Amino acid sequence: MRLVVVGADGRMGRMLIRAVAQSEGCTLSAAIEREGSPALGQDAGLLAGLQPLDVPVTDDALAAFAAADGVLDFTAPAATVAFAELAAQARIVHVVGTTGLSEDDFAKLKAASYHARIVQSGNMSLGINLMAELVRRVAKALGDEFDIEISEMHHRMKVDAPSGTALMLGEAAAEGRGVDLKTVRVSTRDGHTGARRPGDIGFATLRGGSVVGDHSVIFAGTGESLTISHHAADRGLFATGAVKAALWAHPKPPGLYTMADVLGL
Ligand SMILES: NC(=O)C1=CN([C@@H]2O[C@H](COP(=O)(O)OP(=O)(O)OC[C@H]3O[C@@H](n4cnc5c(N)ncnc54)[C@H](OP(=O)(O)O)[C@@H]3O)[C@@H](O)[C@H]2O)C=CC1
Ligand SMILES: O=C(O)C1=N[C@H](C(=O)O)C[C@H](O)C1
Repeated sequence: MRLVVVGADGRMGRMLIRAVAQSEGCTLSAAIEREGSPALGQDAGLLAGLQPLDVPVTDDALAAFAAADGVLDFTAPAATVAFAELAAQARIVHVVGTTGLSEDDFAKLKAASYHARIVQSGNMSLGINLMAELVRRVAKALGDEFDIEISEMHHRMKVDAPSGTALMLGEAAAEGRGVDLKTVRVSTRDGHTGARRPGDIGFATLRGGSVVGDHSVIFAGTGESLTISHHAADRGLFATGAVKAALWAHPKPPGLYTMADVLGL
């Protein structure tokens, strides 16, 4: 499978180049960065700390997509929406790891998925996708007398909050309870907030250092609490998951898929 990595010079972009180069069944056909990026012209392998791959970084996404079977995209929301339109035109696989997507962005991905095979997930790891399943089941079993709070910590450079993973876990909890997350989501608390509203799902965001990604879902009852946690030690695991998603989606019909589909959960 010929794969394009967009956002090639990013933290995840460099991991994705390594994952593609080290995975069987795929090759790196292009590496894309935005116009004016200092990475343009550099060899993608060297950029990722590998031997040269003879793939210079370019800003010509249209030509790259036309000559590829799939694209791995961990960039930014506006870029991802534009790449989804190009992936639809080229009828290829689009693996979307980008977080911070708005409802409008999701609607555009849905539209693109009539022609592209899109796999979108706020987290490409096996552990988090399993955790989401557990959270859904625990939320259903425990009911409203247990308050649900979700905490996450990431590195100091992260630009969106709550994390895509925290929102995914929140969606799973809300689904388990049979409610719409939008109606119970509390993402900020400051000052005299009053008592906690029964049924709310709260989010707490921490940022600092080089933390790759820590998530906990706390079910706090009276006299007891249950916490489900995940710790990501290396962002290479997200890249490996993205390559797995691309290979899985290659023979599938156009559609919008999740990592749970890929993992058969
Ligand atoms: N789903 C998952 O499992 C995971 C998701 N993520 C998500 O992936 C995204 C990227 O994270 P991270 O790698 O840390 O961020 P970085 O900022 O390090 O990387 C993003 C890269 O995308 C580039 N980019 C932005 N817009 C364009 C464009 N229009 N064309 C080409 N390149 C573009 C950026 O270039 P420039 O710097 O010039 O803007 C940058 O090189 C985030 O949304 C993050 O939350 C991260 C890890 C795991
Ligand atoms: O920006 C990151 O780094 C990460 N982003 C994803 C998120 O928003 O959940 C996944 C992972 O936790 C790392």
